[in-house]
Amino acid sequence: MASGKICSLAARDVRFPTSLEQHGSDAMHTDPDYSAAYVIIETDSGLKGFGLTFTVGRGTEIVVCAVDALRPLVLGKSLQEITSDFRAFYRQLTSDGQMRWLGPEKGVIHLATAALLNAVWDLWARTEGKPVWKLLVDMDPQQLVSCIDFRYISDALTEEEALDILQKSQKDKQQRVEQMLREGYPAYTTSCGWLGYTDQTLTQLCSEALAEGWSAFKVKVGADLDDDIRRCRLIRQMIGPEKRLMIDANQRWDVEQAVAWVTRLAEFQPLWIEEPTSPDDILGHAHISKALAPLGIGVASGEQCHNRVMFKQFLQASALQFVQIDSCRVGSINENLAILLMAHKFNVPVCPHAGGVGLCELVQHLILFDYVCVSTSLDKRMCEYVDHLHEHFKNPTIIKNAHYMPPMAPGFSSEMLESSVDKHTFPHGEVWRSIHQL
Ligand SMILES: C[C@H](O)[C@@H](O)CC(=O)C(=O)O
Ligand SMILES: [Mg+2]
Repeated sequence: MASGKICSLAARDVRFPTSLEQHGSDAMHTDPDYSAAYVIIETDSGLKGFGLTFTVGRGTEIVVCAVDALRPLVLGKSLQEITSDFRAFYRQLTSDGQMRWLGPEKGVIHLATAALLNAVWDLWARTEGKPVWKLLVDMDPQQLVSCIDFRYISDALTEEEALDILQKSQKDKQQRVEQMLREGYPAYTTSCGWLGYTDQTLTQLCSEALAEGWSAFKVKVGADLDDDIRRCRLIRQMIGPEKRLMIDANQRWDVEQAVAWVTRLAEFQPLWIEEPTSPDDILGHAHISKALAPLGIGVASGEQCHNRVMFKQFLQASALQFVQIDSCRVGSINENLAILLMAHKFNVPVCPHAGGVGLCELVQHLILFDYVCVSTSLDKRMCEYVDHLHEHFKNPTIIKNAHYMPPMAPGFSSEMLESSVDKHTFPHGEVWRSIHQL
């Protein structure tokens, strides 16, 4: 691994005006402009790594500042130095004696950590000439475990247990790799169900998705019960009784309100209710889970779950029936490895959050690894897919027959087209200049 020292780090504020057409809208985020704090690192031997974290518009400039604040912890380090003790590097970033006061491991500073570490993983995979999922699949269990910080989770998952899970899942690994290369990883779509879409748009997109072979659909709920009943009825009638329907409230309700509201939607047989209440309310989620279990409805969450410590408690409290990892919210692959392993130990399926900008591109690597090397199961498992903004990536996701096909290009699929970055840089890129003149 001869890649030189990391000698430059640039962070860009890249925003897409998705709110203009209500793409991505939900009960709490009514006008999201899908955005990214986009990070480019470069070594003195000319190699580059690209990483990002996802935001929904205003405030992305704060994440960019936070990336800048982490800069001294990264510059001058070689990839070899980082990856030979990745746990230590993760700790340096997340436990800096002064900066940890801004988190620790939560909020803006953790989003910045995610973007930065995603760039490091991209650089590593490029250096090895492999897509990230294959880099992970080829790593031996000991090396994988050495990337994880077990601080604060060892009461739920010890290093030895993690090693044991990974060692057991080595069996038939190659068969699962071949299966994924042939069939891909199952996906569901949220593209039809944004809250701001009219019934006509919902119907049209849903019938197109059915024609493309989608068999699982997520729809946004939570703002108005009558609207939810009408929209869920519409979509259930279109997809029929067998296909999966999921509903997502994006944290709109109080705990008892969530139970009452979802009970009213139970006739549409949702597989899960996602983010029914505050993402920090572990006991609230446990209460909702218990109340909805007799209706056959699970609770899903994770896209705004701060870190592995929160996931640990959700799992310990039986507060989630579906774990939704996010590639850009927590501390990149290092922390997501811990979450995947804990989910496996607690026997809870992982169904990643994706969509946004770049989230599908990145998280596909993690869920492929999860199948091949951790869960070894596809039961009750699928990865979210949203059909927006892929054209801005150098290696966009490939979906075939509602499955993610494994990416083959070296890296994390995180590199954006330079022209897209330039045009969408906020506030001076061409796209924003023309919007502000309107
Ligand atoms: C603001 C985002 O679009 C959010 O609604 C995404 C989400 O909750 C999901 O995809 O799930
Ligand atoms: Mg969601």
